[in-house]
Amino acid sequence: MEILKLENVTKRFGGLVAVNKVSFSIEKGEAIGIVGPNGSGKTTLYNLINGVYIPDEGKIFFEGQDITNLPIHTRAHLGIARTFQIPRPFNSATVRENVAVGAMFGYAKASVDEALAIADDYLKVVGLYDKRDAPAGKLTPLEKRLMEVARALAMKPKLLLLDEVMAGMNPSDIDRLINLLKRIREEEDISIVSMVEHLMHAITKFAERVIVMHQGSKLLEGETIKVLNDPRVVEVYLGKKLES
Ligand SMILES: Nc1ncnc2c1ncn2[C@@H]1O[C@H](COP(=O)(O)OP(=O)(O)OP(=O)(O)O)[C@@H](O)[C@H]1O
Repeated sequence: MEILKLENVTKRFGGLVAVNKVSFSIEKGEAIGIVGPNGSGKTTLYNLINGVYIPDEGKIFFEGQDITNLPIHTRAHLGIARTFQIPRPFNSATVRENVAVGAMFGYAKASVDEALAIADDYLKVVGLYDKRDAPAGKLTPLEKRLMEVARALAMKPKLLLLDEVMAGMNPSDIDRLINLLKRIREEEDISIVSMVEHLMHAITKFAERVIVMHQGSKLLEGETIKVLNDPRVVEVYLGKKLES
């Protein structure tokens, strides 16, 4: 079943076309990687999907419903959650409270007590349960990233958009996070899209399919290994033509 569909979506900033006639679909339960160099339009694409921006042209469908013009909170209630590249937690609130906020405002729409219980569940999942009563501001950058993942999962999303969540992590933390995401995806049948700039080894482990962005357009999409070995993709990343 198709969970998300973009049809010829375009977003301009003045004269700059940040996202140019992009179309793709994501199936329920799929693990997708969105890759592309800096400035290729990945963040803008996320902002279009979760409602930060409304496209200038094109349409976006979620579970068959036209969500093109819906505000962020309505999309969150429908089941779209995202993390941010630079997490901005409520630093003086506890880790547990930060995650509970996700449960209260997401698809789950839980009461305070339910939200705190959901927060505990996901803090266990990401390995932060022991720190649940600490102020979020005291967490390390990596822990803040994991807390973001827990907060997004507490929203009980159907579609989770991860923004550079693995950047700066060491290989064993990346492996741990990927295994965690795989497990959650299978257990809860959610679609996960992960945006990655340079961590190709991480994307090959995580994604079944990748979408490659280049200068605002979709350059290519398909099976991960095949696409990442495509000469056009190598060229985009290396910024030069391959020797033939
Ligand atoms: N709010 C904005 N106003 C003006 N230009 C913008 C805005 N947001 C993005 N852009 C421009 O749109 C283009 C695409 O940017 P975007 O951030 O989507 O790319 P990206 O692939 O996510 O890159 P990065 O990984 O550096 O965030 C860039 O040229 C960027 O400068």
